[in-house]
Amino acid sequence: MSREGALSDPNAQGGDALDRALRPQTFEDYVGQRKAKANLKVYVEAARGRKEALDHVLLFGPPGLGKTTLAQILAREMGVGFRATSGPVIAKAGDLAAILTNLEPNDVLFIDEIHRLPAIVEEILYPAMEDYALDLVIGEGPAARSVRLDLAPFTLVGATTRAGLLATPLRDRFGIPVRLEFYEPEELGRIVMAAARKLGVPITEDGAVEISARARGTPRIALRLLRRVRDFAEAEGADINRASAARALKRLEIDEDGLDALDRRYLHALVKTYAGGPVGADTLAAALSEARDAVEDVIEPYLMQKGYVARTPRGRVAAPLAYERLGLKAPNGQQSALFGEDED
Ligand SMILES: Nc1ncnc2c1ncn2[C@@H]1O[C@H](COP(=O)(O)OP(=O)(O)OP(=O)(O)O)[C@@H](O)[C@H]1O
Ligand SMILES: [Mg+2]
Repeated sequence: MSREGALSDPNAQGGDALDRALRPQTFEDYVGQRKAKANLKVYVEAARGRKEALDHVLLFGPPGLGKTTLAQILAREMGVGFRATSGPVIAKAGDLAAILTNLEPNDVLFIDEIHRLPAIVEEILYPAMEDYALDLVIGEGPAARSVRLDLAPFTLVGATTRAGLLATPLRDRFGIPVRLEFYEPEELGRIVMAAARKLGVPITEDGAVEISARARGTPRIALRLLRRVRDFAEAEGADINRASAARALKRLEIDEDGLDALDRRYLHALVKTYAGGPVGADTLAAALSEARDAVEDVIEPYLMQKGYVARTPRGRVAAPLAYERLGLKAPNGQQSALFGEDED
């Protein structure tokens, strides 16, 4: 497609050709996220019936849960064009204006990492989302005047790993906020089986179960593990079954709960170095030599979901499970009291 131009490839970050080939194309093939999917189906049907653009959709949740995939599916199910870009790529208001004026009626414009849009660009979005209009300033100084340009109706699909980072006026302009949840092992099992079938990889059902149980509730991780396990199985001249998968996962240092070496380093730092907390995210990130964003977006959501760690107003606190995982005894009383506090 020649009109891609300045637009970034939505698959560029964290994906590869294989991921693209495995990407589900329809609601039908998109496993799990039942609640979100059921609602979106209704909204898509209704918008199609009225021949209108679907209301703006905000997809939020940890990396690899299927936000980009779902955005593409929405366009396909609407039967409209799909344009993709991402927050950090759009530097100037003019960049976004150029994209918006090139949309066909009812197209989906996907903005990944929308929390990283520069503020001046974000302001262009407000009238665009609300009134399908662009307010442009032409000229400079006293001669400057503003003109209003009409846009074709469109659907903005924004994706972010953290909705909390969005400015309230932006967040409020999305009529359809959708939180993606971690997947059940059974759902990941179906994703792994489907991918193995597409790849022509021989796998048994319990081999898929073994992989999905350790995939941190995340399709992208499940698919990555499938590829690594396949490598080991091929090297052994074996199919992927429960035993060969378990051996491979052991070599990848992924434990029964799906925690990898980085997760264990995190727990170790929290429990040992900082005595179970509370400790701030910046401090922990520095101790791990990781970016704070990576700690908050990639490591913590799953550890919190599984009950290893809690976020409190004063910082991260290790839950008894974290001690257990490290083979330590939780200090009595104090820990569980702290653990009860609010998450942010
Ligand atoms: N519900 C699903 N059913 C089947 N496969 C899925 C599903 N969700 C995601 N996948 C697969 O998982 C991979 C990651 O999905 P995707 O790129 O959409 O995640 P993402 O939420 O956009 O991640 P990021 O936040 O890093 O951009 C893709 O290869 C996709 O094929
Ligand atoms: Mg994505």
